[in-house]
Amino acid sequence: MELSSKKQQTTTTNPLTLVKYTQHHKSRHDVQDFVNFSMNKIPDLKVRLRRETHEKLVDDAIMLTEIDQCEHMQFIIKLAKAKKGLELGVFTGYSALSFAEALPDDGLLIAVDVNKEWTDLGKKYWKEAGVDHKIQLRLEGGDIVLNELLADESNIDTFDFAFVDADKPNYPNYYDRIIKLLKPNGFLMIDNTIWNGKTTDETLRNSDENARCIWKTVQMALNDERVDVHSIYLSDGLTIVQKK
Ligand SMILES: C[S@@+](CC[C@H](N)C(=O)[O-])C[C@H]1O[C@@H](n2cnc3c(N)ncnc32)[C@H](O)[C@@H]1O
Repeated sequence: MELSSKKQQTTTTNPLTLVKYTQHHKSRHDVQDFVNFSMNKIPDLKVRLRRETHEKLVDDAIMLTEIDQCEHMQFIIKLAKAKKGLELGVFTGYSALSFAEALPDDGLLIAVDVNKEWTDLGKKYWKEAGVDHKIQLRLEGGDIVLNELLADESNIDTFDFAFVDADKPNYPNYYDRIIKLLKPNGFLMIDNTIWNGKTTDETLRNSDENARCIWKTVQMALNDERVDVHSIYLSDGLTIVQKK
């Protein structure tokens, strides 16, 4: 009875999801925490990175890439035996740390961000984790770094993976250049492709530049004969594009 009355009040919620969470008196947030900490093995150092991010950056900490998403991406990178990756959007370095852990000792992650204060916080943890030698931090805009990388032809077709989690309006501008940098079978992971639900609704998309540009990038991938694409409802949405 309680469930059906809640269902009537909450017209925008998928009823199946609502039943799943309310039956067990858990919020989506509780379930996310449970999956992160009771169904994954997260080293104390990575928990401390997140705690310091929350303590120092307060509201901005919402930008942290979710724990289970990083575990998932790390798993794929390990499976692919990747050696060379590119990240646009480092923030306090949680996803970069997860990627670097998955790389071999001579692996390389080019990690790009425009904010020194935020990346300085992450650098301490990269060092403590013993993976700092695998991460080349570039404090420049993604646009500049992509142009520099492509200016050297020896970089083309050499990256095993890329993760884009930076300025959303530039996602469409980044797309083609990243595909050029990927080697065959290399993959691009595009973050936030649900954008809090806004990409799923035309009216919301039209009133939100980020949602519009994210959606445009997903469409570019879906219409691109050079790649295979799949999207999953993990965190705020992850679309993975693999170069053929
Ligand atoms: C959502 S956060 C990244 C979160 C990060 N992946 C993590 O693991 O927590 C987005 C980051 O993109 C960075 N950014 C914004 N504009 C950028 C640009 N033009 N080029 C590179 N990075 C940019 C911001 O400084 C911010 O740190």
